[in-house]
Amino acid sequence: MAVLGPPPAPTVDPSQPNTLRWDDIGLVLTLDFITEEEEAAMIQAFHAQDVPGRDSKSEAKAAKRRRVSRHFGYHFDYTTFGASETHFTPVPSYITSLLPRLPIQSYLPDQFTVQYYPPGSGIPPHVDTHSMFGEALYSLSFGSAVPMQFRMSGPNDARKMRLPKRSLQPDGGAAPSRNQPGEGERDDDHHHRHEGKKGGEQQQKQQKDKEGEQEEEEEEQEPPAWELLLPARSLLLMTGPSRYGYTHAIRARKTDIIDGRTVPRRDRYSLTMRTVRRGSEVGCDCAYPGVCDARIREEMTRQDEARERRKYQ
Ligand SMILES: O=C(O)CCC(=O)C(=O)O
Ligand SMILES: [Fe+2]
Repeated sequence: MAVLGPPPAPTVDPSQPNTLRWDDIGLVLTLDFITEEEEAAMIQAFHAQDVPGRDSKSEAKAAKRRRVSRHFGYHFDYTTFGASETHFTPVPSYITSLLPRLPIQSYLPDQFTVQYYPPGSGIPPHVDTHSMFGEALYSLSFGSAVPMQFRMSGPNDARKMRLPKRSLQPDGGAAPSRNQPGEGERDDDHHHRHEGKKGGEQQQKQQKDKEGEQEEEEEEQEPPAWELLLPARSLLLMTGPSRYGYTHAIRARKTDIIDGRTVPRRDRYSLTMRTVRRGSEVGCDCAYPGVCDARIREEMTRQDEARERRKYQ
């Protein structure tokens, strides 16, 4: 595990004291982006949507201290990535009313996920898919504050994103195939690339054993992670390096150290907002090919083609 360093100092324009900027990595945190009333309404709306059948399921999930996600707007069926079907769920007004306030107005999000994090839960380090969503990624925190970990991606992240994964192909794909870019490893949500879990974990371990010393060398090269406290009602905007080159994560912990004090985790919610890329917009030419799903897909295609050519030689 990489060492945890202090967060870099933000720039604050005195005329906008609620806006903390890390311009070199394209990160912006806006404090008090929503009011306490809006926050209360969003929490209420989240729970008002609990329908009996689903309720017991989410309760069971919560009992396991798992995140619960709800999608609004356009979302994909990532199980058939590439020929994915787009679904639309009407977007509630407590979400659409926020759009005119977003710092970037030239394009607006059309894909929204409300997530509930029971105390102690988190989200593994990941880079949100590059090719399927526009540059700006937003996360509005509500309910309570939580520290988010950021780390410049390194060779380990690139390797993990190329690990063979159990196939989700319609034919049943008996042979393990690589994870399709953009296909997450979470059951409830498929927008991310995570460090190995489930089927991947075992393969990851085997590969680790195989790689032995090389692995240790890479671990040592890992850039330091740092934590940024996301206060309730704050809006995080990731663009540029923080969006394309960094992993972000929330450690699963019962308590956090905030300003030197041990603070128990409480219910936390987030609203992530993304813009779905369509048609010719799908793709990416970022400066971080190691963790870019578009580049990984190209690599896979090239490898397949080379394999095909060898077959007929
Ligand atoms: O909960 C958050 O603030 C972030 C969630 C996240 O990173 C994601 O869903 O991709
Ligand atoms: Fe994310």
